[in-house]
Amino acid sequence: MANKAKLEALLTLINTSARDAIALYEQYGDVPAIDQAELHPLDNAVDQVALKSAVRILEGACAQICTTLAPPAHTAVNLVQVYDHACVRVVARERVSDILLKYPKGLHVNELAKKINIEPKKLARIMRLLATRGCYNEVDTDVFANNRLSLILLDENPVKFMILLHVDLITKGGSVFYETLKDPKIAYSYEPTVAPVMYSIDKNGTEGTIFDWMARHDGQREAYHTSMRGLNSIMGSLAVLAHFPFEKYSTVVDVGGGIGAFSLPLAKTHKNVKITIHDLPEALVQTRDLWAKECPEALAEDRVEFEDLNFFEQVPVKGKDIYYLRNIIHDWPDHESTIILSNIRKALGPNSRVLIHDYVLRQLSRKQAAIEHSELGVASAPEPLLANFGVGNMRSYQQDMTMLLVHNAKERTLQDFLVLTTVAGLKLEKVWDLAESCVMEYSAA
Ligand SMILES: C[S@@+](CC[C@H](N)C(=O)[O-])C[C@H]1O[C@@H](n2cnc3c(N)ncnc32)[C@H](O)[C@@H]1O
Repeated sequence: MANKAKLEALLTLINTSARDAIALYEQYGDVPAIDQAELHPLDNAVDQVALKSAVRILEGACAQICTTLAPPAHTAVNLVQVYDHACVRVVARERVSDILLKYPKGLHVNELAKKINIEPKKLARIMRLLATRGCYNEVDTDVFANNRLSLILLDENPVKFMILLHVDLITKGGSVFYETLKDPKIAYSYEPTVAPVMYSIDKNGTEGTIFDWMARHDGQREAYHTSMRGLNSIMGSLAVLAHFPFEKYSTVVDVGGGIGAFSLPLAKTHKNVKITIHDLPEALVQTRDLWAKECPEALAEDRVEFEDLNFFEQVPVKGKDIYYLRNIIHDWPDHESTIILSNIRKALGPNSRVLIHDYVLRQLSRKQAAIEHSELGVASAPEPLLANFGVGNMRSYQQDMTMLLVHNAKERTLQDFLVLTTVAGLKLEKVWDLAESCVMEYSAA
């Protein structure tokens, strides 16, 4: 394709994908506005696969056309001069969205500054940067109000817990990342105990893995598990409830299920299934409390059980229909992942299925992407978008770095998963493409 034709094709992609997104919003009501003060009904929909698919093309095409047309020095500095996370940390830690709830017409930054004890002129600059990103409205000079985006930072929203995890902890790993790659003691190690985040806490790896560290810090552990509920809307993972036929099965084992970020909605939507949540004993304390509060009927009807399990040392409860692992395998390097999957393999009955639900890194080779599309039904990027959807799939690559920073682990390509699962004795049956994440369905080989 000639250069000008590529730009024209990108413009067409922007136009069609934006129109697809608009049509989806219109199915639920009016289209959203950048400054609207409430959430849109589609924001909390369980199945956002169609919207995420449209936005993936829209974000990829917008970024690609900007990078093509802007001077490269402009784009290069855009990559690094990004303080959004530092500003979000301030407003999230100081509960600015919760404070602004009482002031729908806006609050002057001087008043806000008094309430949170931050120098007002500095605070105004932080708020203006965020408002420029579309998070908070500047309704009059130096007067700020909530909007649809800033409402995500309310204390009640579990997404805020994931945001705090990033800005408080994971960025510390980012700040020593280069040093960990050059420190001769650990540079070539994939030990989770010396992952950059753990290195930022203690260079000698004496704190153990992040899970060992959290076991000694109740508040951190509780916030971490709550943040997993945020993943439901961040990744749109609950779409699995609408796409996978859980109604055909009667037992589900949520391996490393945490507080049941997935299983709680499963118990509410699919009353036919009996659920076993397996996790470390310290995680399950919070789980039992939460279920008693949020889904007592599942406890009363004996539809859920909580069983301690260390998935490196023990085999899960045997012979169940579905073994579901959401965001588990990406927490571990290959050696540890193979142990987890081999232990699950030992639990399988002849008709059992294993569902691995994670990001799947897309290929930059168009030839490989075409094979995955034709053989496994994974969506392929329209030309001239980069074959992996470019920036439209950026979060999977950022999340790959998150896994490296936190656990010395990784997100994987389909090829990477096939290598791991073949060693563990699993056979790939189907890939359920949920746009941002995928569910890979396996049987016993
Ligand atoms: C990223 S979270 C995912 C939680 C849940 N699957 C979800 O998607 O919400 C990882 C989970 O693995 C659990 N975990 C870590 N080490 C474990 C182990 N050795 N045995 C069992 N569970 C473990 C953690 O407690 C945590 O709940």
